[in-house]
Amino acid sequence: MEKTKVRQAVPLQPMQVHGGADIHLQPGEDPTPEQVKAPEGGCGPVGSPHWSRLLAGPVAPWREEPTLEQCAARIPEAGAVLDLLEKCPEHQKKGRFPVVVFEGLDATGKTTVTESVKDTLNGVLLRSPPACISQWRTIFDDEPASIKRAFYAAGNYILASEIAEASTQAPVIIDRYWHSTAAYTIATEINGKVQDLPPVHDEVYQWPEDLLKPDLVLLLTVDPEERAHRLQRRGLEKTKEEAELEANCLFRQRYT
Ligand SMILES: Nc1ncnc2c1ncn2[C@@H]1O[C@H](COP(=O)(O)OP(=O)(O)OP(=O)(O)O)[C@@H](O)[C@H]1O
Ligand SMILES: Nc1ccn([C@@H]2O[C@H](COP(=O)(O)O)[C@@H](O)[C@H]2O)c(=O)n1
Repeated sequence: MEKTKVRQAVPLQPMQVHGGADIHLQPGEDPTPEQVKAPEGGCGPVGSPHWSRLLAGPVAPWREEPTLEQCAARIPEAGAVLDLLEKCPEHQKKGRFPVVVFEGLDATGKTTVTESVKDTLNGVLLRSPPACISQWRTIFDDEPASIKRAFYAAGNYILASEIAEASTQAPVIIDRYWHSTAAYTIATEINGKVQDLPPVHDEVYQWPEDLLKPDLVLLLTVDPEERAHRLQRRGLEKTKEEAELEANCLFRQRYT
């Protein structure tokens, strides 16, 4: 068996999954720093999102991309996700049992490790996106980035209500959570160099205040060559992100 490295992950929140102030720009025109800055009361590019705000706007407001709500007429599953989200109580509270998240790139061993830890601890294993919406992933994966990210972000909030309930009964082990959504969003949405990432203390890296927090987050990493072999052995079609990762080593630096 290959060695899988584990290190504690830094909590993250996505760059701009929620909406900002209305900004009207000509095609191709870039927003000024003032336009991008969070307005009073939050809701800017790096504001602290409540889920309704989080899902109310596009990744980059100046691009005028549709939201989950706006695309519900075209994609009935978007309406179904929002209905499920509506039913989840706000500000979920954790039970008395620990909640442990495993994060990592594809094929780093999350499924293998989480199943083993669940068995060892007699725990409950949950995944993001949760089972109740995961059958719709292929639909949203083919949509523009803002809709895709809104789907995964909503999934995390629906998952939070499952975690709240399960953690009253047993330890909860989770395969991906907010960190994945945030990291993939940052990695794919921020263009430019690694040194252009928001600075280390930026609000963008804070956990969303209204999302249930896990007790521990562990990031699994494996040697890139070994990971490539595992992906090859698995023989599944590469995800868009994996293709980008292969083509651009900056992507991996941004993700991790
Ligand atoms: N420690 C290990 N040594 C060797 N092979 C491993 C190890 N852990 C997992 N694998 C193998 O690597 C492949 C990927 O593992 P796994 O499905 O657990 O990863 P994952 O992180 O859940 O992937 P994904 O996110 O893409 O679903 C599987 O074929 C698995 O058998
Ligand atoms: N919380 C999450 C979970 C997943 N994603 C997206 O799914 C892809 C990975 O899914 P696996 O089934 O292979 O684990 C990942 O590339 C993300 O696009 C997410 O954004 N947020």
